[in-house]
Amino acid sequence: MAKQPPLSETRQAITDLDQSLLDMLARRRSLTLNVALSKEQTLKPIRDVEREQQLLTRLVNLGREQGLDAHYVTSVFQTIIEDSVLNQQAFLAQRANPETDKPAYNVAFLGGKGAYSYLAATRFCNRQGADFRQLGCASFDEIILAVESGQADFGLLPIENTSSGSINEVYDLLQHTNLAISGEIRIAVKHCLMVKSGQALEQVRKVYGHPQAISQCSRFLKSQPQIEPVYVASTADAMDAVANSTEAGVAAIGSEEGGASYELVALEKGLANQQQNHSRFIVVSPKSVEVPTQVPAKTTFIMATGQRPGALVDALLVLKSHGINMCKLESRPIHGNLNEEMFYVDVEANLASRKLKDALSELTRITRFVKVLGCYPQDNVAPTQLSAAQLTPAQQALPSKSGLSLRSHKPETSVVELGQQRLGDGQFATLAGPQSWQQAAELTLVAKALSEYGGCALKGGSDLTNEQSETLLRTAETMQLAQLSAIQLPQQVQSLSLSCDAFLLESNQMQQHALLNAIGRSHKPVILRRGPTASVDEWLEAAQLIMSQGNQQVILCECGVRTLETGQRSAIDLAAVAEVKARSHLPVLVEPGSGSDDKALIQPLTLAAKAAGADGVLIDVHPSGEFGQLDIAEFGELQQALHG
Ligand SMILES: O=C(O)C(=O)C[C@]1(C(=O)O)C=C[C@@H](O)C=C1
Repeated sequence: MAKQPPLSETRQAITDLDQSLLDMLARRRSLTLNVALSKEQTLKPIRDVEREQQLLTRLVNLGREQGLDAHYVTSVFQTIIEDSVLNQQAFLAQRANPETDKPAYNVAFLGGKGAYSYLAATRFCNRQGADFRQLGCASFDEIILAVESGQADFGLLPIENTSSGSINEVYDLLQHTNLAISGEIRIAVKHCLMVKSGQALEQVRKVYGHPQAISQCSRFLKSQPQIEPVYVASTADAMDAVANSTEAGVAAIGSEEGGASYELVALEKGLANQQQNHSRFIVVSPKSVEVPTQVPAKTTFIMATGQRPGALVDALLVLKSHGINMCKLESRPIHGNLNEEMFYVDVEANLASRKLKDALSELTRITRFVKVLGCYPQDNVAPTQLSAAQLTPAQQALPSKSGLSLRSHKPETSVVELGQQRLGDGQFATLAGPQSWQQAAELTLVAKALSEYGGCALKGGSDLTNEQSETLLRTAETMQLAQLSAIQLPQQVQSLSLSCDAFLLESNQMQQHALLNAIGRSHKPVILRRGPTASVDEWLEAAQLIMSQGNQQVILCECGVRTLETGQRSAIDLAAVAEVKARSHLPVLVEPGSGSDDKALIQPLTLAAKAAGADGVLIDVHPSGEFGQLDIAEFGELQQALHG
């Protein structure tokens, strides 16, 4: 056997390679600034999605030849392109506003180093190519004052978070300041349990955190009842408290990146209840900025419409009639006027554009008050996606038969038995369960509701511990419900077959051929969720792959497809339900909650799914009713609406 080089030598080679990668990234970045300069002349938009598609497809193919996974290559280059777009935008914006071109910025932000605001301020300065002079403040008022008095060039204020919503105090301050909004920064909030090194989870007794951070990690904290939460004014204070504590067993909730400034390490990562947790910050400055036309712009204005029926609708119709997309609407009370609200509106339009100028002048005629707070570059680059076919290696691709019809193979509808229910025999079925749960009692309550209101199968969430899997099995048995098991790996097929009544596949597993093949060789029904970018053909092809191995008990499940919108959630495709019902003999379910966080939509979507010909629904139910899940009473109402 050839002698291995020493570890230190291999590591040096990796270090050298990483350095070359950085050099190349820097060179690539400077080339993209040349592209920006040429677009400044030609007025071409910065973003060119067609070019990105070509570039990604080529790289995925080249990467594949070198044994690199398509998803890996795509995600690396999506990040590089995002950086390129945001940098080009900042570069052109700075050229349009030469007074902002300074070697260093004094930036006022909440808390101290390590806070999420600090990370956002660092990102803002980096993007502008300026050094960051920190002005940590104790309150939002102090930030505004620092900028108003000229002590700071910019102030950074958090305005919303994807899991805890809008920050009302900041909205209220915007009503009373003459500062302009001149930018926005979005950062991913990745809460970790930060400790001094050498601590174990069992030793932690106290966790410091900002109230919002603590509430965003409620599920983790509930699972660790020995840890007492202690509220502090900012994430930086939380880190500081741990760094300066002489007690053992103390921790802070914060980011790994921020904690590094305090020499803290992440004991647990991914603490937030929601996987996708982002905060948006606005940048305020004494003067407004101009956004070049090539850069996607956002404008924020406030308006008071007066108290008359339909006043807000009339105002919004003005935006519609000028083809302006509103991306945020928030209302806040007006100080000293109990009867009226101030509306905060974000639109995707440049203040210099004809359409927004016209819309604003129309709004001034029909409302009581309109004031523009600022126009600024959008800090949101929706990644360009490749289709499932582009991501699938050609030699392993599922047989592509456009217009695939499984009906021609089996004209009569298949019936799949799930516990006491026969899916596909004309009765509309309800399958339900919590997204996740900690205590057996939570699951029992849902199971009881299912059996009381006529549901047939219980799902228990993914990533269950052994103990939870046993509880799920026992609970389903006691309530005489079929038990659905999430499955991720082909190796799990055999062991799970012994306990569950049906497999539940995640939408991102629709293309996992090894898993589909293994399930195809088993005798358990499988619920095949449609991938978010999968066409109906691809969905049916995945079903056909399972059936080709022998298992005919496939249930299709429509759980939303990606739309052109930049939001996180997808749209339930009811047209596809009708189409697969026509083109296949398989039972079809709809998962109405997976399209939106708004649970008010679950009932109408369920009724619509039934009308579109679905055989049942898969519903998220939890006694707390949190995270877009129905609570027990709401679930009862849904069943009442379905079955009378
Ligand atoms: O080629 C361009 O037009 C660029 O702006 C460069 C680039 C890139 O970084 O590759 C960035 C943004 C565009 O959407 C496409 C490609």
